[in-house]
Amino acid sequence: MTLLFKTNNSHQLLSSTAMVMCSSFCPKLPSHFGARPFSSFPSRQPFPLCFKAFSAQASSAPLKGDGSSIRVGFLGMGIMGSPMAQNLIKAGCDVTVWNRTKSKCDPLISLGAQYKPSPEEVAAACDVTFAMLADPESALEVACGKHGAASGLGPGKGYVDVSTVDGDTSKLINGHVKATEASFLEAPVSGSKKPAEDGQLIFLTAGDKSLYETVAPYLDIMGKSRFYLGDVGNGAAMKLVVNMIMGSMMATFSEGLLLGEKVGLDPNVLVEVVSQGAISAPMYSLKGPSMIKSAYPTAFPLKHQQKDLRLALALAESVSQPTPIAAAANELYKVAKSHGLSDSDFSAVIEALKAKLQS
Ligand SMILES: NC(=O)C1=CN([C@@H]2O[C@H](COP(=O)(O)OP(=O)(O)OC[C@H]3O[C@@H](n4cnc5c(N)ncnc54)[C@H](OP(=O)(O)O)[C@@H]3O)[C@@H](O)[C@H]2O)C=CC1
Ligand SMILES: O=CCCC(=O)O
Repeated sequence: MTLLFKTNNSHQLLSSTAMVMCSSFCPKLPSHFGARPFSSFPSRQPFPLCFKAFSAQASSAPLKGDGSSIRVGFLGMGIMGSPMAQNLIKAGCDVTVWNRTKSKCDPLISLGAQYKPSPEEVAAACDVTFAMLADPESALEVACGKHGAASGLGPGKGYVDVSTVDGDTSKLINGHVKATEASFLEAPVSGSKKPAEDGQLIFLTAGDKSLYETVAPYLDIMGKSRFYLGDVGNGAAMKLVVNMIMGSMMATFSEGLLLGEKVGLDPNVLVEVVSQGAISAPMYSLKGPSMIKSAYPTAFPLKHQQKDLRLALALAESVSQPTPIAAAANELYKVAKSHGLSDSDFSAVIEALKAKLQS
């Protein structure tokens, strides 16, 4: 059997012998991937980056028990949704897309996606529908509003919300989805634009376990690992805690860069020193050099980082957990937003410190 292999967005053919060899050291590879009905894929534990395998015969897309294609919907073609949907299409999945601004669907349609003019019609046409929306308001509107996805859902279908929202919003969407007798999974992602392009996201899922198992092959196309965290709300909480840490890290990194510069240190050397020590983080090495040049090409919009801090602070408030560092960081992102930096990368938060110093 010939198999299609994917490493960092490139698809390569591999013989069955090589497949067997690889699967012996890589638990991500089920032994007869292309030959199994979609519903029978096993639940697998999160596993670090390794090869991904897709059946060439089925263009790598999982099939239903009756051998027909699973129809996958994708709502929201922003920075994240677009490359995620693109990876599904490239893996041979039968994908139908929708976005509020229709023109953002055009590149996906060129790649072979179908288009429907509303979330309702996408959900009605598909077996499982993913949604990657900006914030709680848009996630709720697209799922539960007029002509929202819930209107097109029904028994046997699934809705997977991969947006970053708070637990209450996720539970509200869960309720609307369940009222249609469809299944629901929240699955926010860790990882930004490049990991989305490379299929290297980390999924933080919670909700219907059977839907988790059903969509696992798709999560594995778009990501490098997946966590199942139990009840709806736990995925959202995990994501908000992680992004609260990240937002605070970026804020304090910004302070360090500016303080270093003020006392005459070379910021490039500072970034190098940080990268070699215990506080090394990919984020610093990735963003530091462009921050030094006051360049903030958007991967993770600053407005979304501030939204996540706001939601994380509300989560902390709900359990009376003090989070003074995150609260201070949040103020900095709000200052950055007031300086017109909402759509810049979140690393532009450093500008808020410059603006503060100047005023
Ligand atoms: N960028 C990143 O690095 C990461 C982002 N996230 C999270 O993923 C989600 C999406 O992020 P990202 O792709 O960067 O964001 P973008 O701002 O690039 O995209 C947002 C998407 O939401 C849609 N949208 C916004 N408001 C509405 C509305 N009222 N009704 C319908 N659709 C709406 C936009 O449609 P339109 O095109 O019409 O504006 C667009 O498709 C966010 O929750 C973010 O926090 C998670 C991990 C990483
Ligand atoms: O929500 C955005 C997360 C960005 C990242 O994990 O790099």
